Amino acid sequence: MTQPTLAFIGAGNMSQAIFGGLIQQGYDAARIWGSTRTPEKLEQLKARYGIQTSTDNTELVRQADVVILGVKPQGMQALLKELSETLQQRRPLIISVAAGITVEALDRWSGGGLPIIRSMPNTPSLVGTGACGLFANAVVTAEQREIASSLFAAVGILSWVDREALIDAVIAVSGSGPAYYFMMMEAMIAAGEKLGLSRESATELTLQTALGAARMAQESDVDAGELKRRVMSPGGTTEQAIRTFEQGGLPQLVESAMGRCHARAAEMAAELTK
Ligand SMILES: NC(=O)C1=CN([C@@H]2O[C@H](COP(=O)(O)OP(=O)(O)OC[C@H]3O[C@@H](n4cnc5c(N)ncnc54)[C@H](OP(=O)(O)O)[C@@H]3O)[C@@H](O)[C@H]2O)C=CC1
Ligand SMILES: O=C(O)[C@@H]1CCC=N1
Repeated sequence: MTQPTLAFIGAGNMSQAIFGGLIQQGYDAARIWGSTRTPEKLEQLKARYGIQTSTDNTELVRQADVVILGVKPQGMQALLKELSETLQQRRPLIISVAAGITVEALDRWSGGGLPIIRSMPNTPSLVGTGACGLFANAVVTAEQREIASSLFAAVGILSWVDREALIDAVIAVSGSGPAYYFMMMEAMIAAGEKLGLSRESATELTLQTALGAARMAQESDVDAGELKRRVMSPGGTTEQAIRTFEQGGLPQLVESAMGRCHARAAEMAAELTK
């Protein structure tokens, strides 16, 4: 199958993570278009990835089989107002990555009746280990689902949800999730330094441990709780650390942090999709 031509409108962090990951996996950069409003950013993208670029969003839509909407949620309505006429003429598959922007709003702002997929990817897509949730409207064909699946499968794992509300749960787990782990890494590196390790050594040990724990949990036939228990020798060192996390309320804190993340997605929908 020939690779579809992709237009990333709003080629920022999330878009770059997806097309950077696709190019790493062998996707033809000549079939990838990116836009921003800032010409200098496009020069950098062209030099770094070899993609086609333009500040003219309608030009991108005219080239594209698949249009990926990668702007901030607050900019989506104005963008679709600018593009609705061209989108209605060309009728490409539309994939939004925006948090808090419903399929109903995307449909309304783009003039109605177009195939729209709401996705929630994450930035590790850049290194082929993304995790993405997807929800399609009724206009999307089985073939278009396949196209979206193969794009996101090239940069990680994906999961279709059958209720749009579950995309907000995906945001709380994996869309925003990389930031939680990065924060844990920051804290462990800083604590390792305080215990006498060099920054370089604390960083190397922390990152390898994160990678090792994730890979082991993925490959293991027991759950994360059991793997945790297997590190904890009775009366040993890990037990002291885990007890300290529990006394500090870490599980409850994670639940309320993810609850706030989830609630914010709904608040954004109420604020931005009236
Ligand atoms: N970052 C993440 O981890 C994740 C983000 N998302 C979603 O991805 C979207 C983008 O976030 P992120 O990549 O972090 O943000 P960025 O600010 O990095 O990227 C947005 C890009 O859009 C460009 N842009 C803004 N308006 C327009 C326009 N009208 N036409 C063309 N380009 C435009 C901006 O450049 P310029 O200002 O030069 O135009 C910028 O490069 C959001 O909706 C977010 O919810 C989803 C999952 C994870
Ligand atoms: O913070 C945000 O709103 C976006 C959505 C998921 C990750 N980043």
